[in-house]
Amino acid sequence: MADLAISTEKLVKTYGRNRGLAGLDLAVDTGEVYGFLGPNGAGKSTTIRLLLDLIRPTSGRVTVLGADPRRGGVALRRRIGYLAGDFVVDGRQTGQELLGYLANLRGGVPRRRIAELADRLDLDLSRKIKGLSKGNRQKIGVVQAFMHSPELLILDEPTSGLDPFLQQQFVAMVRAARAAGQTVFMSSHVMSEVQQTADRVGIIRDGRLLTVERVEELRERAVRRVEIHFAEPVPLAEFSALPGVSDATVDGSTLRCRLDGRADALVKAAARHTVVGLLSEEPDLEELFFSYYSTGEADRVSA
Ligand SMILES: Nc1ncnc2c1ncn2[C@@H]1O[C@H](COP(=O)(O)OP(=O)(O)OP(=O)(O)O)[C@@H](O)[C@H]1O
Repeated sequence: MADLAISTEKLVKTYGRNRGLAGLDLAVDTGEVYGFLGPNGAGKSTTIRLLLDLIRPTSGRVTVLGADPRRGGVALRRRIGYLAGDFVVDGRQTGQELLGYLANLRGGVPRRRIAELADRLDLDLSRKIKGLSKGNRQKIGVVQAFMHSPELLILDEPTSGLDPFLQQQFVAMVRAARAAGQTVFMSSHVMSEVQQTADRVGIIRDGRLLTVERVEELRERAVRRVEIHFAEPVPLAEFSALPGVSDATVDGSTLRCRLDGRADALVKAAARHTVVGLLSEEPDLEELFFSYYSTGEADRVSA
């Protein structure tokens, strides 16, 4: 279907007696950023390798950009930007040489575009790759995935090895790709990495998709700590019983509480007084998924 960038049906991959995927049904919409989350060994890399035809399924169907990856060849590959979890390259080349070579394979990329991306990530392209740190090699991997502005970006743990500043640059690049109408499929084992960019997240465990959620809805459901500073002391009773509010305390003119779900009732109650300042933590969605993750750990330990 044209509105799906990626779809898999009953996808199974076994490695001898090991099960990589146990019947995966995936549907990634064109133009969305999809976070593919799961603990180590869940099957994320196996899925990504199947999407790129780097390995072949035991059974089931894969469709990427409307084509079967087995038959799509170079034409399909050019429409995709791929960053492998273990991005390995010939270290004798400089970054510029490698990226120039890969750009040709993809039908040409303006030099300016490569330079812009390298600048953004603070990457020196004149150095030989073998002399670069792990983080700098990862940057080359990020540049080669993004440089030809592909319709679809498939990124396996893209920010592993990048420092916080570069992670923010990466977040901005993903947002720009989305704004340009590109689709991004990105694996990770940490929620905080994808919650800043993803429209939806799919959780995989033991080779199966457990759930798919909209990040916006997760955010609404998540618990966060809120602190409101008023011009005058406020009565606790006006806040403590509001929907979603718990653990409310008033200390002089400061209200502190936990907020579960929508902020609407709290904001409307606060607006009856003069609000001087308001602090609300970005909810950490990791907590919401901890149950899925921890069950996975328990299964493996008892297996
Ligand atoms: N080449 C292989 N031979 C045998 N088993 C494999 C092979 N590759 C993966 N597996 C098994 O398949 C399962 C899924 O592995 P996969 O690498 O896809 O997980 P992952 O979610 O990417 O994990 P990680 O976050 O650790 O990279 C694991 O149980 C793994 O041991």
